[in-house]
Amino acid sequence: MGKIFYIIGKSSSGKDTIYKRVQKDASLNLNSIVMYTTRPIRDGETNGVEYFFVNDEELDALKREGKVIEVRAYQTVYGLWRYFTVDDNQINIENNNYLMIGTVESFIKTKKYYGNDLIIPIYIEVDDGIRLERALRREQLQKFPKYEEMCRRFIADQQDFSEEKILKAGIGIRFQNNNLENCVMEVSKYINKVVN
Ligand SMILES: Nc1ncnc2c1ncn2[C@@H]1O[C@H](COP(=O)(O)OP(=O)(O)OP(=O)(O)O)[C@@H](O)[C@H]1O
Ligand SMILES: Nc1nc2c(ncn2[C@@H]2O[C@H](COP(=O)(O)O)[C@@H](O)[C@H]2O)c(=O)[nH]1
Repeated sequence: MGKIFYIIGKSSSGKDTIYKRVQKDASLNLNSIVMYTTRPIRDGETNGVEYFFVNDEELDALKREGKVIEVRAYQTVYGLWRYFTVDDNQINIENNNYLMIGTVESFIKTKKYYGNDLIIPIYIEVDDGIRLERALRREQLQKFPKYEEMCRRFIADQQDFSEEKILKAGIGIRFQNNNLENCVMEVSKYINKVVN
């Protein structure tokens, strides 16, 4: 039976960056699971890579088909954005290991769906000051920077990733993303240890 390694962390903690690096490591042989969102696609993103970018009607249709594993809704500066996981035959857990990204909330719900033993959390942590600097730098590179939304996310994260919630979710080990190379190495080493 395979495992699903679930990367969790606050906004701009480096989840996407680490995900892409770990996923590229052929020795780990991890399959990716693409999640869904109704938020608009950003510069540099590709449909089907970071997310499947869909609209509310498509989400409703998937819900009616009973395929939605978990859905999160956030009242953003630009309106209601939804993020969700779909049971869309991307997973063959009998034979493969997978890599996913999400929040504490989505981790808990996905763990409930697939079972405790299958889902392994990979919690990424960065000092808040450094994280905010990285978030700002990332936003400045966008054609239309969304500073207000960046601030909303930063504030919302303080509650959504509270120590109480992290503990309740059963997240133990944490990986510090101060230095990207070291963090990727530590995460890869951990995945290797769990799998072998
Ligand atoms: N160790 C690091 N040192 C410096 N910059 C980093 C490091 N890790 C990631 N970054 C940069 O920080 C920014 C945020 O990283 P990334 O987009 O991977 O975060 P994220 O957790 O996926 O964020 P979000 O949940 O908001 O999408 C990016 O510009 C990325 O290049
Ligand atoms: N805990 C919270 N998570 C949020 C919020 N708004 C968005 N998100 C989550 O962030 C990731 C990545 O989003 P992206 O738009 O940068 O790709 C995604 O998993 C969302 O669930 C929030 O207010 N609180």
